[in-house]
Amino acid sequence: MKIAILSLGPQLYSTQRLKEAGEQRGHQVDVINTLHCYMDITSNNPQVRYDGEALPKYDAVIPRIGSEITFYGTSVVRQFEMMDTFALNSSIAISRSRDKLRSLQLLSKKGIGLPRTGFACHPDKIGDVIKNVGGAPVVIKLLEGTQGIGVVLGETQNAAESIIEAFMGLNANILVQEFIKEACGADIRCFVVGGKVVAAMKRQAPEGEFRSNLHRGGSAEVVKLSKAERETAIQSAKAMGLNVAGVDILRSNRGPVVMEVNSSPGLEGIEGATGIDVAAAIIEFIESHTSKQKFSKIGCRIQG
Ligand SMILES: Nc1ncnc2c1ncn2[C@@H]1O[C@H](COP(=O)(O)OP(=O)(O)OP(=O)(O)O)[C@@H](O)[C@H]1O
Ligand SMILES: [Mg+2]
Ligand SMILES: [Mg+2]
Repeated sequence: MKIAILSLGPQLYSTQRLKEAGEQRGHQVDVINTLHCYMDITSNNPQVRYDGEALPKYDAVIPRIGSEITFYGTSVVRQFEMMDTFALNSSIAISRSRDKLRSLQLLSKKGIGLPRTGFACHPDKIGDVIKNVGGAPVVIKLLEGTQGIGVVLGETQNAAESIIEAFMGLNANILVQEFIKEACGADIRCFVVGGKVVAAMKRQAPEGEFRSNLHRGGSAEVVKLSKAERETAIQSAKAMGLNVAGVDILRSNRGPVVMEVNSSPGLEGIEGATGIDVAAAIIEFIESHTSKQKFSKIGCRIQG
């Protein structure tokens, strides 16, 4: 198979591991800089161009799209989709998962456990939004933050109101969320590939911090998931339409609640903590998916 990894750096851990795992399994794997791709949008012959030439036809593309390039990155993935290349995560699923509010709305419809969450655009509504999620302390989040940046704890009613007012004054979209205190600064990252949880880790925030992100100094260890947690992770990835997802769960008094579903989850933390070859699991999924696709095409031809 010919596989392309869309990434901003061939030296990044996740990119390297996916390339290695693909090559070990006998595939040709090219790392393509997403921002160097440009598009030829033509009737019947859509192409992705790179350094003055059209890229060859790939069987599959692995999008590693950072939140700083969501718009351009998903446009490039969409162009590959137009060329009938299998995108490991589709452009629409990536866009969907990038927006925390949109994700939570979709998950709520599927009955998946969530921290109670509110969203408003007018300062008039702040009081009721805070009350509705259970009162202070509340977590206030930028809709498109990542690595814990833009996630703030409003410890008292007054502090929460001032923080929300400040964000609103800057025209930033934020959501207000019930603070799951009993999670004690820990969250569970479930790595889902093709409808299965292939690895899971618990991340613990350092002393005095409630955000467990590894980028914020959190530490990771292997964790055994309950049946409910496993099921929640699988259903969340499915609701978002993601084949590969990093589902972040908090252990609340009422069971697992999902904070967010990441569409380009990093491999370094999870492989380091669990020793599981997550990259190989991803390549295996691509193999099984593309062979099924080929099989169904042949089937159609025979029937036709
Ligand atoms: N409602 C909540 N209750 C308790 N802790 C929370 C809550 N929301 C977030 N946290 C903590 O803050 C961290 C960062 O929040 P979140 O994952 O929503 O932000 P992020 O910036 O999108 O991070 P990521 O890099 O995982 O995309 C979480 O990992 C968790 O430890
Ligand atoms: Mg996130
Ligand atoms: Mg997170």
